[in-house]
Parts: sequence; structure tokens; C-alpha cells
Amino acid sequence: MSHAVTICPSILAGDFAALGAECRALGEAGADWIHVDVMDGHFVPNITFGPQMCAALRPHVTGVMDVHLMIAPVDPYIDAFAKAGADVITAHLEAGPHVHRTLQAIRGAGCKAGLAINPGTGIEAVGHLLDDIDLLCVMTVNPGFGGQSLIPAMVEKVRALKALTAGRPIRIQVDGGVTLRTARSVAAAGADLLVAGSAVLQGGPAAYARNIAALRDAALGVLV
Ligand SMILES: O=C(CO)[C@@H](O)[C@H](O)COP(=O)(O)O
Repeated sequence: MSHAVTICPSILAGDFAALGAECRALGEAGADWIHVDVMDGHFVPNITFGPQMCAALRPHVTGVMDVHLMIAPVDPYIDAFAKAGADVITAHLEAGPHVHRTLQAIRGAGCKAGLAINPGTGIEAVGHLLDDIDLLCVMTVNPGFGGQSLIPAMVEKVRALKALTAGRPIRIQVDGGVTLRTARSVAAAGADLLVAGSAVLQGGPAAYARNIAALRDAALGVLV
């Protein structure tokens, strides 16, 4: 069934020399969330931002600052990202070693707790963690880089996770390869939050409002 989605632009696709301005432009273009991809060169083969960058960006983010930690270990850094102003902190199930403790620490730091799972991780792995999460981030690409293609098998995974989380206040987010071509299938499968880097930030700030609106329409099944 069609439903409205929230678009979460990933600043990984932005101009790294002007990320404050990018966040402001995205907010003015209608983005309610800003997705910040934190990568450590260890858990994933790329390095991006730390808590100081999040703190610097915070005044430029009008809505939700959604911090996706692709790092291991996670626990030593939770307080720093919470103090930097994160509203949501998402950790990977695969980052280990004690993900339940990690999720509790995120909530304990005053943030919403997100759990991300890689494409190769089965849905049974999240079953005992549902009481401890506010958001489930289904990686629809292997994490580390923007601009990849959505893995088609992930659409069924989203559908299965939507069923598994039915009746719970858990939002399903998809991350990676979300475009005008793929938004409809993941939204129809049950995703509420669509992370999109290239599809939103292509064309520069003048195109952001148009790109966000087009993605929202595509998710609803409106021809764009
Ligand atoms: O976390 C990641 C990649 O690891 C994503 O958030 C990407 O940044 C999404 O980029 P696009 O696939 O939309 O270009």
C-alpha cells in the first residue's frame, strides 16, 4: 500500500568543503532528516566524519540529525556523538561484540536507538532486539560508499522485517541505492525512511527541492 515516506539525504554525497551550507540547503529544500555516514576505515573500507564534525554541523541541521555509525567498536564513541547533537544513533549489528548493550547505551545517552543490518545478515538476528530499537536500518547495499546499486533481494528483506516489527513503534529505514527507479519498491515493501545520497544531491543545491519531491512522489507510485 502507498504511504508517505521521509527522505533522509546523506551528506556523504555532498560537497565536503561546504557541509554546513549543504545541511542548510537540504533543510530549506524540505529535508526533515539529515543522514550522517560515519565510517572508520576498519568496519568499512572508507573514512569520513567524527563527532567533532557532527557538532560543527548541528547548528546547520534544522530537523533530525541521524548518525549512522559504520565503526567498530561503537560503545566508546556513543557519548561523544550524543553530545555532538545526534538525535538518532544507529549502530551495526555486525559491529559487535555486545549489540544489546550498545543499543541500551544509545538510549541511555538520550538518543533514539537505530540498528543497521548488512545485506548478508539474516532477519532472525534482530528478533531478540526489537524491544531495544526505535529504528531498523536495512542496508540495501554493502556499506562504505555512495552511488552503488540497490541489491534487489533486499526488497523482500524489508517486507519480512516490516512483518516482523508489525505493531511495534519501530521505523524501517533503507539505505543505499535509493533512486527514482527503486523508491517505489522499498516503500511498498514497508520502508518509512529512505536514505538517499546521490539521488538527492545530484545537480547541486538548486536541484535539492526538486529531487526530494520527486523521490517522495516516486515512493508513492506517482509517475515522475
Ligand atoms: O551508508 C551508506 C553507504 O555506506 C549510504 O548512506 C550511502 O551514502 C547512500 O548513498 P546512495 O546510494 O544514495 O548514493
